[in-house]
Amino acid sequence: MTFFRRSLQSSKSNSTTSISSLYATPNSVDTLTPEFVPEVIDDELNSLHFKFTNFALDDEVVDIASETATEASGVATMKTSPSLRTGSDVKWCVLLVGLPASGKSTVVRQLKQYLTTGTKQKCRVEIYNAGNVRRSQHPKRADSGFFEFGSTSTNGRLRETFARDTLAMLLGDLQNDHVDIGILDATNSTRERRKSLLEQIHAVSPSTNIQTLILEVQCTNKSMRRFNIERKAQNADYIHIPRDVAVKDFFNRVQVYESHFEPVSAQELASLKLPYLSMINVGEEIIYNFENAKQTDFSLEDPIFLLICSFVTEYRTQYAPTYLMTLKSFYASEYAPLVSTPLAFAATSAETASTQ
Ligand SMILES: Nc1ncnc2c1ncn2[C@@H]1O[C@H](COP(=O)(O)OP(=O)(O)OP(=O)(O)O)[C@@H](O)[C@H]1O
Ligand SMILES: O=P(O)(O)OC[C@H]1O[C@](O)(CO)[C@@H](O)[C@@H]1O
Repeated sequence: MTFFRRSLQSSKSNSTTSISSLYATPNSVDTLTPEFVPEVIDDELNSLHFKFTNFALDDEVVDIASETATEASGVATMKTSPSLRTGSDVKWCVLLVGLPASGKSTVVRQLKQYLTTGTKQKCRVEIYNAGNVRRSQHPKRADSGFFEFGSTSTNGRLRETFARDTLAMLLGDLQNDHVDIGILDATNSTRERRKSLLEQIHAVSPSTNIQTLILEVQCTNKSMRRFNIERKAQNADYIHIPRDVAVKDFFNRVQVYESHFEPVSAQELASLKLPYLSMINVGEEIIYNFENAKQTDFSLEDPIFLLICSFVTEYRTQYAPTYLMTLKSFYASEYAPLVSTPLAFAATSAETASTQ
């Protein structure tokens, strides 16, 4: 197989997204989208990688020793067709993949808006969030201890059920023509989970023409992840829990997920026959693999598919600057290291919540 990589300059370790360069020139697409020189590389994902390297995070701010950052490695750009979907009976299922606090829910809320406003006939997009289903079906407060993995663990099995129930709602809405694009918002961290979700989709596919795509949202930048976790510690799982306790607990949750997370591989994509898109650090890097879509009736020219691709490629210029400004202001004023004394999670019953 031939692998391609496009890069602007040699990749640095960790993220290179610069807050100041971005917000100093928020409208200057030219300075943010330089020419790339293609080069052939070996890559496990068999993907076209595009890396945008002209922004660098000024400082790495980390106060949890166990935090790790992965080496940045990717590349990319794609052009969309101007034509938009009109009246086709194809439905879409977008399966998210990504660790907790990587930004999945935020990104797909923006994707929903992008798709809704970007289609002439206002295609109907809905997000189905497994965390919300969990909170409604299992109203006990879920501290990090809840997030076990494996078929022998009660909570692990429960989470599989919540994910299946969430997908069932999505598929029901596609089948009943209530929506055109359903997005499954869950971490979908293991190969077994992804395989089982696809089987569930295939079970309804004979009656409904459903195209499925994996969209991964990654956050490998420590400062971004620290900020995201601070925000997650204010969500419905942590009502009335002190900030330090909540942040530490969410870190623990992330670590549990990290230790069980099975990255999407080229082999897996070949076996699932699914197209794959991954956005890393709010668009600093994009990885994609559309190889396997060719073996199916999937059309790479499909206007919805092209819109999703253009959303991902435009993300760093259209959406990232606002986020990076918020990040900068967080570290300038709000950020405080966690207290070092261990604090127990107050396990009280949680309020049922319907939002993240
Ligand atoms: N791209 C982004 N733009 C703006 N804010 C973001 C972005 N990514 C993350 N955040 C911030 O980080 C917080 C956590 O992100 P988000 O809830 O989207 O993560 P998640 O991957 O869906 O987490 P989980 O799997 O735990 O539900 C958000 O509430 C938001 O404040
Ligand atoms: O079952 P999965 O794929 O881990 O995803 C659902 C879980 O992801 C989370 O959003 C992780 O933070 C939880 O709220 C939710 O229960």
